[in-house]
Amino acid sequence: MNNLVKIRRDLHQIPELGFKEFKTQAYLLEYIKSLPQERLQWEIWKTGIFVRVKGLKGVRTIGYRADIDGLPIKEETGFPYSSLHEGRMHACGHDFHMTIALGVLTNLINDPIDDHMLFMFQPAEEGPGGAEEMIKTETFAKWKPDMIFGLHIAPEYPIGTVATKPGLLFANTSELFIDFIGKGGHAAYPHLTNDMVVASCQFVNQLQTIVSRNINPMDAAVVTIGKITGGTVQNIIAENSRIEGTIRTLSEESMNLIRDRIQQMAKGAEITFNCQVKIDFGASYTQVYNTEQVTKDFMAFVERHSEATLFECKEAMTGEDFGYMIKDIPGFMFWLGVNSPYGLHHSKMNPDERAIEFAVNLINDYLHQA
Ligand SMILES: CC(=O)N[C@@H](CCC[C@H](N)C(=O)O)C(=O)O
Repeated sequence: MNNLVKIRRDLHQIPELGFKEFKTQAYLLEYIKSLPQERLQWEIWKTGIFVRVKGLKGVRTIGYRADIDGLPIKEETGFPYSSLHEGRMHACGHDFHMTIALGVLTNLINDPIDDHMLFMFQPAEEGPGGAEEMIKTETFAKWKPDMIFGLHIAPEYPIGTVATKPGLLFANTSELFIDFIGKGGHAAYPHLTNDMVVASCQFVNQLQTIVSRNINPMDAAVVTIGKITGGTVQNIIAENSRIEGTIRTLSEESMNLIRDRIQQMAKGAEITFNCQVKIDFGASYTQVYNTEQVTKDFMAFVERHSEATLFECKEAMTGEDFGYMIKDIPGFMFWLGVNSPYGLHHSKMNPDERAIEFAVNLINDYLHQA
């Protein structure tokens, strides 16, 4: 097993939720401190880390972002290096993202480029979001990159595939939490209660009409409810229920339209079920919009690369707070093929570890020719 695979497996065993990545941060720091320090400067930010590698000339600074948090999923891969944290899993590949960043960082120390590099090990990508805050820090301002890039693993593509496009790559997102507060009571006396299980079930169904009936069919949007909770026991009518989900759109206008419709529907549900409905839109991320020229240059590089296969993909409804990093600074994100039969956010996701070495070499070549 090579060292990067060992690192990936170590990180895979300690997934932590957003802004709770204490062991992950400690692991990354220990590795960073073990490297020759002459070219290195690093500063911690919350549970994340900034690492600067001084270049030979240092005219420009190139930023590279790796997200570091895991998901609240119980791992079911059965691997000997499965998560040691019950109910937590690196099911979105952030263990790969971190390992690849460490691999590139290590190579740059041994074989520096002219430009400075700023590595950002960013917490809380899955929620509530770390990127927007991280780029408002003094450290970021001090070491500000002239361009930033990052990758996300893609289970659906074979090893060696790099998929991206100029312009819109990932959607706008908004979390969605809705609480229903009614009047509980005995299961045999429904007429004396306001049943919040019925109210929330009807609401979940009603939400499905937003995309099918309110959004222009030529546009695209998603409203997903991923969790529903309510009630206490089978023979008590529920006084409270809660639905949790996410909204995805390709434009701010559609996002505003969906939020407005949800608020209107909530007013309707309050009248229909004689209850209170409280909406919290949680954290929202701006879209990932790849800067035209740097993305085209990167795509041309990939096309020339003997080991890589370029695929110009369509935009996806996934979200990424990386979008904030390239809102005002040129940059891009790309998908890295990892060939897993199970997709992102699945308890059996099993990315092929050969993608780590491929990505490190690819990025290394890109940086040396950029
Ligand atoms: C790449 C990826 O899977 N990102 C997440 C980002 C989630 C943001 C937020 N918690 C939300 O659900 O809106 C995704 O689910 O796309």
